[in-house]
Amino acid sequence: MDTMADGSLARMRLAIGGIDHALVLLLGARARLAVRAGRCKVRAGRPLADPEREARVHRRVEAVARRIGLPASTADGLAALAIADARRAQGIDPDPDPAAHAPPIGSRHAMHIPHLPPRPPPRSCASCLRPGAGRRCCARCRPGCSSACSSAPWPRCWPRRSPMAASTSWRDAGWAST
Ligand SMILES: O=C(O)C(=O)C[C@]1(C(=O)O)C=C[C@@H](O)C=C1
Repeated sequence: MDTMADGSLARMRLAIGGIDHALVLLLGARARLAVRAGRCKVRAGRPLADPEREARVHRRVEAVARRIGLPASTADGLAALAIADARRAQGIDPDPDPAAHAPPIGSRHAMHIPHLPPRPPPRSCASCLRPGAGRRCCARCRPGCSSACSSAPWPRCWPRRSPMAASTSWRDAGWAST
């Protein structure tokens, strides 16, 4: 038995495991961005499914794969999975036939995002609550707080609705509250 080779194999497997972990985290981050992109499209009155953009995503990852000597089909397959996830996260059919499934322009469809918890209320921040004022803080009161106001901090701060800060499940899901 070659113990040196065994040691190397173990190290390689550790590194491979790290890459697998990173891939999953990256795919999760991508899906979260896609949810936000979906909300932007709804606000902009655009259809959720964007086949041209999907084609560009495919072309770009294929080009990167070719540059590093990876089969383009591998990158293509990964992009297809990621896009299907994004479409699912946006509440549209993962089937990439856009003509069949694109919701009408202006549809509120994207606001129903099946596998994510609902958007939390803005976070409270004890240190910038005016004593007795019963208000939520905003980004201008304190960096890192929810940005609910755009001009003068106090008058525009949100009225406090509940003593609870952002929902734990949302935080656990790794979402920012803005
Ligand atoms: O770019 C967008 O508009 C997205 O929603 C992201 C994305 C993607 O996963 O790349 C997902 C669905 C669209 O059909 C196009 C692209």
